[in-house]
Amino acid sequence: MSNIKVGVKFRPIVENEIKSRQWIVNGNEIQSKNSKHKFSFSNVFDESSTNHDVYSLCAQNVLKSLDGYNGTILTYGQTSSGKTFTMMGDNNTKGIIEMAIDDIFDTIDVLNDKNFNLRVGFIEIYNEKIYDLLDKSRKEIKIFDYQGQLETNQNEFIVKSKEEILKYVKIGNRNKHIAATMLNEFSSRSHTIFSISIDSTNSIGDTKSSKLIFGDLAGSEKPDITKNSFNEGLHINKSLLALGKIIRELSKPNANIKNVRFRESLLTRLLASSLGGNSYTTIVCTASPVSFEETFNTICFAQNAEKTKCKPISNNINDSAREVTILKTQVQKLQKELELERSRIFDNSIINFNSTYQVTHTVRKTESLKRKFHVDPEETICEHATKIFVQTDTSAVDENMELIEELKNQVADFKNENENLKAQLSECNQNLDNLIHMKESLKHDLKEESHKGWKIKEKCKMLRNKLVRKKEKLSSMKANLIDTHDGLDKACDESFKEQYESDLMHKNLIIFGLEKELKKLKDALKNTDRNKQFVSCAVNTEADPFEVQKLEQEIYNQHHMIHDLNMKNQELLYNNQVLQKQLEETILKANEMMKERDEFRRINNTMKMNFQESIRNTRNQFHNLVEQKQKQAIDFRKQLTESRNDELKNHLKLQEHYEKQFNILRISNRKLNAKIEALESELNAKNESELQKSKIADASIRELILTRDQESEKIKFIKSRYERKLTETVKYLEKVLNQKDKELNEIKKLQNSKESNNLIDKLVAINIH
Ligand SMILES: Nc1ncnc2c1ncn2[C@@H]1O[C@H](COP(=O)(O)OP(=O)(O)OP(=O)(O)O)[C@@H](O)[C@H]1O
Repeated sequence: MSNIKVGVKFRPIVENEIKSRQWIVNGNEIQSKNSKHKFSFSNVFDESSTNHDVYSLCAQNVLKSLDGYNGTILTYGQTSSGKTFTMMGDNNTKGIIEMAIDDIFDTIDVLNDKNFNLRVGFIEIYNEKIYDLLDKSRKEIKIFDYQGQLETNQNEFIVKSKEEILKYVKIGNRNKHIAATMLNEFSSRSHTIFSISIDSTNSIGDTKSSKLIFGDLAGSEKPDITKNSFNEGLHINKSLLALGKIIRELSKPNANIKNVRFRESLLTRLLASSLGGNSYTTIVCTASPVSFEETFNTICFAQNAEKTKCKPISNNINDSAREVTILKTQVQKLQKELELERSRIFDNSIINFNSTYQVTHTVRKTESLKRKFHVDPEETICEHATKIFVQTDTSAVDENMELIEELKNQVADFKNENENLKAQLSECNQNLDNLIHMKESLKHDLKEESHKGWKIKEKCKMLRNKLVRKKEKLSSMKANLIDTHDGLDKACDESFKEQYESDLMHKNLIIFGLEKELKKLKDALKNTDRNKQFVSCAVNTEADPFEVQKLEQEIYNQHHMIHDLNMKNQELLYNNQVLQKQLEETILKANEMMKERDEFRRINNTMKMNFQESIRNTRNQFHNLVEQKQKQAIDFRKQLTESRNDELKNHLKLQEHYEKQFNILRISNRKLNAKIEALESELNAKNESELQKSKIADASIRELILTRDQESEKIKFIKSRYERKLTETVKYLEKVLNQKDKELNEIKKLQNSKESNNLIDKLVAINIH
């Protein structure tokens, strides 16, 4: 476990800000102007400190990354406090990134027994969307979980040099979203993350991979400061708030990483492993000495960050790629060994050849010496010595020549064998490269397919959401329809009932009135019958005529009344019939209305059924679509697994084949080594004997040279003696000649005489003789 390293860095104060200073730095202590607030940190950098100070004290430790650890360096602070300056530097000052790159390449130079593979990427989080800063099209990129790891489809470029990395940093910076704010004209309004992925492989094929992240976060001030881009400010603030929240959570003594909600913002999602996971992390909190509140917030953030713990673990790659790398390095090693052996054999033969050459050269030299002193009277001694030497050396040369021939043949054999092995090895290498390439492309395909799968998933999700929305809409429509229907039913029922009931009541009232009157009439009729009886009774009882007249009048009245009543009754009956008819009509109308209502209900029901049918159809269609997609996904997965299995099988087969070949190679190499060793020992023995011989030859040469020198001295001496004798003789002869000339002159004088002539002849004859 290691704590996040935190450095608090204050930007330099400008002249017109001196009076508004709010914070004072004293060693590793920061205090407010009124001394009310005091904070201390392990690393505080005052206004005079440089980027190099920050890097060496706070950030350099992150470069453990080269050994398979992840590393993160973040700059956090308000706008204009110097985050970008610290991370990127400017034209005259190096930033953390450049210093880290220098260190990375220095380390690579030192660890020259390892192979390094570097890739760089540069992304920007702007308004909760990720953009690739190294992509010309500036497309939005996605993040997704791939085998439990967070992956993005961002571009990563392989780099070989410092300059190349800096070129990509420059390109990314140029593409950044920059908006003018009140605080800093070119203030960056987005979070940018520059990453360097490093894979290192040692001589035995162990591969360690690590990732370095350099995050330059956007200004941490409150959003209302940048009124012009409130939405932007909200997004920035949201991610920084989430970051602050996570840091607060993680700084608690019993913090449980599982409970921390990294998914709250894209920034925290991307930094999850840097903040609570497998990474060495440094946060440089930049602050302004003149801003009280923002600096106070930055310091609080720094305090929490300092308490946060990470657990860096070295990343080893131990999949088949590693095996391939191991095999590849083994091949390289074998190749190197063979190369070495070959050069050793070659060197030995050259040494041998050189010693032979020396002997031959000495012979030649001696012969030339011999030729030089050929006319010398003393040559015999020299000739003799040379002869001995030449005899010994000619046999050595012959022997050497044989040896050279033998060695030459052996070297040629080795060369052929080496060429074959080399060809086999290069074939193996090529196959391995192909395998790696295949694996890479497979990995790439897999990544793409999983991305596609993710896209399909997203589409399914979208479709499902759409369906849910449609369903909701339908159910609300259904509810509305039922409500309307019920309302209509109710309204229809109520109005009809009311009308019907009022009609019925009215008609009932009329019928009741008519019935009442009918009863009255019937009673009256009954009374009339009783009167009739009474009259007949009275007639029978011989009644008073006046009374009879009265009665008759009354009867007449009664009859009249009955007639009226009958008339009325008929009228009422007629009315009743009319009403009955009206009632029937109303009932008919009501029936018709009921029929209409039923028809309406029926239509409504059919509509409802149709609607339900269409929903069912849509649902079925959707289900079919989902099933189809699922089937496709299953098929696709099956195909993928099959192809993966096939690839794996092929891979295993190839691996087996290569292993076999490797074994054969290893055995032949071992044999070769044994052969080489035997030859080496033979050669060494031969070399030693050659050396002895050459030593002897050297000694005899030296002796010969000595003798030669002595002889040449002697010769010189003899030569000078002879020369001296010769001059003396010449002088003597000259003298004699002079004398003879004188005698000749005298003789010439005597030429005329015969005697003298005879004398001359005699003298000449003597002289010739
Ligand atoms: N230590 C320093 N020495 C010299 N100049 C500095 C220093 N710190 C910051 N500056 C200057 O202050 C200005 C603002 O700095 P910078 O752009 O790095 O701020 P920032 O915090 O990244 O702002 P933003 O959040 O808006 O991107 C720049 O002109 C930079 O050169």
